[in-house]
Amino acid sequence: MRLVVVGAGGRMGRMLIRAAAQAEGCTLTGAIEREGADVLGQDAGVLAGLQPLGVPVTDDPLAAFAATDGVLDFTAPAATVFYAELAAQARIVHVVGTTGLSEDDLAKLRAAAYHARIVRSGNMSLGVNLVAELVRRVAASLGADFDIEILEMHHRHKVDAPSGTALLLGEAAAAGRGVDLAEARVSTRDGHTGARRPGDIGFATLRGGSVVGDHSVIFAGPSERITISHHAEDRALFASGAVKAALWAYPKPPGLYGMTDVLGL
Ligand SMILES: NC(=O)C1=CN([C@@H]2O[C@H](COP(=O)(O)OP(=O)(O)OC[C@H]3O[C@@H](n4cnc5c(N)ncnc54)[C@H](OP(=O)(O)O)[C@@H]3O)[C@@H](O)[C@H]2O)C=CC1
Ligand SMILES: O=C(O)C1=N[C@H](C(=O)O)C[C@H](O)C1
Repeated sequence: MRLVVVGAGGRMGRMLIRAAAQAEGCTLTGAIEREGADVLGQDAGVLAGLQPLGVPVTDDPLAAFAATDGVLDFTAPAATVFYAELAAQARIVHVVGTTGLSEDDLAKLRAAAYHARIVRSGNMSLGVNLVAELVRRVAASLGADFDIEILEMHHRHKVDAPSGTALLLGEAAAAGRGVDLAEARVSTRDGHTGARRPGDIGFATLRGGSVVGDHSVIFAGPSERITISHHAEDRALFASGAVKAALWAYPKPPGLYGMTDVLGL
């Protein structure tokens, strides 16, 4: 499968180049950055710490998308919406790891998925998707006297909150409880907040240092507390999940898929 990495110069972009270049059955055919980026013209392999691959970083997604089978995209919401439209025109696979997408952005991805095969997840790791399934089951088993709180910590450069993973885990908890996350969600507490509203699903965000991604879901009951945690130790984890998603989606019909489809969970 031929693959293009967009956002090639980013923290995940470089990991994705390595994963696409090294995965069996894949060839890296393009690496894209935005106009004016200082990595333009560099060899993608060298950028990712590998031997030269003969693939220069360019700002021409149209040419790259016309000569590939799939795109790995961990960039920013506006860029991802733009790339989804191009992937739909080219009828290719679009793997979306970008987080912080709005409802409007998601609607545009759903429209693009009439023609593209899109796999989107706030977290491409097997571990987090297993944890989400566990959270759904625990939430379904426990009564309303267990309060659900989700805590996440990421590196100091992260720009969106709560993380895509925290929201994915919140959706799982809400699904287990049979409630709508949009109604139960509380993402900020400051000042005189009043007592906790029964049924709320709370989110707390920490940012600092180089933390790759830590998440805990806490079920706090009247006299006991259950905590389910996941700690990501290396971004290569997400990149290999993204390549796995691309290979999985390659023979599939157009549609919007998730990592649970890819992993068969
Ligand atoms: N789903 C998952 O498993 C994971 C998701 N993520 C998500 O991936 C995204 C990226 O994370 P990270 O790599 O740390 O962030 P970075 O900021 O390091 O990388 C993003 C890259 O995308 C580039 N970019 C932005 N807009 C465009 C554009 N229009 N065309 C081409 N390139 C563009 C940025 O360029 P510039 O710097 O010039 O803006 C940058 O190089 C985030 O949303 C993050 O939450 C991260 C890890 C795992
Ligand atoms: O920005 C990151 O770094 C990460 N983003 C994803 C998220 O928002 O959950 C996944 C991972 O935790 C790292």
